[in-house]
Amino acid sequence: MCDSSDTIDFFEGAEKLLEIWFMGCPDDVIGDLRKIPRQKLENLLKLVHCEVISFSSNEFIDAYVLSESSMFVSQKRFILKTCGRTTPLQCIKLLLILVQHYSGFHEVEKMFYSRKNFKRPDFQHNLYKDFKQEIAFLDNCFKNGKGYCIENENDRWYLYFLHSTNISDFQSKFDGVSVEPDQTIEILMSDLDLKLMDNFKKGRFFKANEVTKHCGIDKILPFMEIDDYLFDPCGYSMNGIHENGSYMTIHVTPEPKFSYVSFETNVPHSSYKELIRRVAETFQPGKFIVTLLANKNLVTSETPKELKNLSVVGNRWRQLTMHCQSAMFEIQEYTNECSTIYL
Ligand SMILES: C[S@@+](CC[C@H](N)C(=O)[O-])C[C@H]1O[C@@H](n2cnc3c(N)ncnc32)[C@H](O)[C@@H]1O
Repeated sequence: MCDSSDTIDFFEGAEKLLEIWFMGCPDDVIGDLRKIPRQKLENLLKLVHCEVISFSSNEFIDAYVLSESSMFVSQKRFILKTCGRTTPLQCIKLLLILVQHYSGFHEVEKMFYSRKNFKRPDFQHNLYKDFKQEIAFLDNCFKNGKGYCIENENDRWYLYFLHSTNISDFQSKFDGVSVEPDQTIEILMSDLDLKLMDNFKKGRFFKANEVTKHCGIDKILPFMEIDDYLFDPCGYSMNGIHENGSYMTIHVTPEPKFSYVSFETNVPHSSYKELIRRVAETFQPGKFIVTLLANKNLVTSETPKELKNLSVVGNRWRQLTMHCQSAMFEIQEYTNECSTIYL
């Protein structure tokens, strides 16, 4: 796909991100999503139109690099992040059946589905051409979910979320926020530096770990155990996992006409500005969106203020922000503090 000379040669880098937390297992059972057999997960991914290409794991988390981005399975949390023309919502019903059958959990505690606006919605399968349809689909699976859209100039970020749903009857029980700290930061970058993107095409390097080192990806969160993959003829994906159960993931679509890079981690930070600076310096985006989704136990209450004032981070950052249009959104304590309620 690296030759992007006509419209058929297009790849939608922007991912659809599905995250579901489960709970509610009997006292004599230890609930664990990793009890779902690998073959069942692979069957599930067929519904999404992607497959596993690499795997890493530790005591706390199983990390899969997929043909289209990543999947993470830990004890209570399932994350599926897929790009291209994938269809992640199509796997929800089977996922809930597998969870009920194998894991010991019987309730959905939290669920989030989000994505950026697509460059080419017309290339997506019908359900994903318009977020209203995704909302309608999710409303059919869960009760008391809500869709949101946050807009900034030409960029839009869509989010759907709910709390605490019983799997068997899809009855929702709104029970406030989780006590476990939980935060996910995503940095979604486009219009990337062309020279830098050349590193993510086979030719200059042939091994993913050479790209990881050369571009300084291993320095972004240096304690992560990295599983990286270089696509042929171009494209790069990596998952990083740490013994404390945290993860990071980066995906690169280097084609000049539709370059896109995404970064995501759930590593708690007392300040995110240094991390955002490192990511922006590594990938030199012309434009990016930062989203931080955190419950009320977020390690720092300063973060939203920090995100609004990124230009104070330092010289290099000032230089970057001059060329970047950054849109930062905060949704704290699972309240409805988004700027636009979609429906
Ligand atoms: C690495 S994947 C991940 C995309 C990701 N969501 C992102 O942030 O860009 C996409 C990149 O790999 C390339 N690629 C090559 N072979 C591919 C394959 N079999 N499936 C998906 N992408 C492939 C695409 O052209 C694109 O540049």
